[in-house]
Amino acid sequence: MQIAELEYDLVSRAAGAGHGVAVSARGLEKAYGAQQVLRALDLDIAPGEFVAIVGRSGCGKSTLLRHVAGLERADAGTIRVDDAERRGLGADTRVMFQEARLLPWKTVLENVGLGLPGDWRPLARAALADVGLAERADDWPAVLSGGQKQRVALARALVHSPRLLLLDEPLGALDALTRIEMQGLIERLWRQQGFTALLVTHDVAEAVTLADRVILIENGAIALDLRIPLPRPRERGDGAFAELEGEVLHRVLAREARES
Ligand SMILES: Nc1ncnc2c1ncn2[C@@H]1O[C@H](COP(=O)(O)OP(=O)(O)OP(=O)(O)O)[C@@H](O)[C@H]1O
Repeated sequence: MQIAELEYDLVSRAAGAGHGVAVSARGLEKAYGAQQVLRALDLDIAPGEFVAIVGRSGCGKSTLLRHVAGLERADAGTIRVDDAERRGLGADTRVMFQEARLLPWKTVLENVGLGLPGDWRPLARAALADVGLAERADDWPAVLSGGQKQRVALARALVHSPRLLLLDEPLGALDALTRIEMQGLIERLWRQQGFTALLVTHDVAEAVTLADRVILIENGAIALDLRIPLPRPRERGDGAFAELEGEVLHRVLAREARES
């Protein structure tokens, strides 16, 4: 590891240390009608860890995320967050979706401050500054680009200092360059704030860029759990990066080839 990378690592880890929750799923089962989506799924996430979930369309990624969020109840099995059983969306948890879901009749600042008690403006301004949009506080959401709207959605999630951030394909609708910028922003804020992150994505390169572990779901269970031991920030052109990306892709595509 280079000295600059090491410093980056130490400084950001120290700043956010001890904030994220541990997540533990045991024997999760979920069916929609006759379709069994999650099958005896077990998953452990360490405090402050960044885990990415990949898998073919319809394999159950978002379903798993909604269960971890507490937005849906499993047919069987449990989810524990810092050892407490999850029942409903916890105050320590925020979710970010593919659409920013901003309220069009409220300004950018008001959107970020939604639900904050008391003197919320300074907090909301600080969160907007963290995502690089301090000067857009008084704008309406309608005049922002897609990437800017997602920045606002990120500020709205992080203003609550969540201990668990769930990201359901949040960059899926963005162009490639904006997407890479947003990945850098999410990584920086995760490292500063130390929350636990669970990201659902179709983009294997995005998963390898951001995650400590990449998890592949097949047949409603975890088919691959791959640690990404690369220093951060990660270089996409790097040989070790390409090798890990290839390993995940190979596994996803092998399955698709068997089924087509
Ligand atoms: N509320 C629901 N009612 C009925 N079926 C559902 C519901 N939610 C999900 N499903 C089904 O469960 C399966 C898994 O859906 P899920 O959204 O978790 O997949 P995914 O892996 O996130 O897919 P994608 O990558 O396409 O977003 C799909 O076949 C979907 O149609």
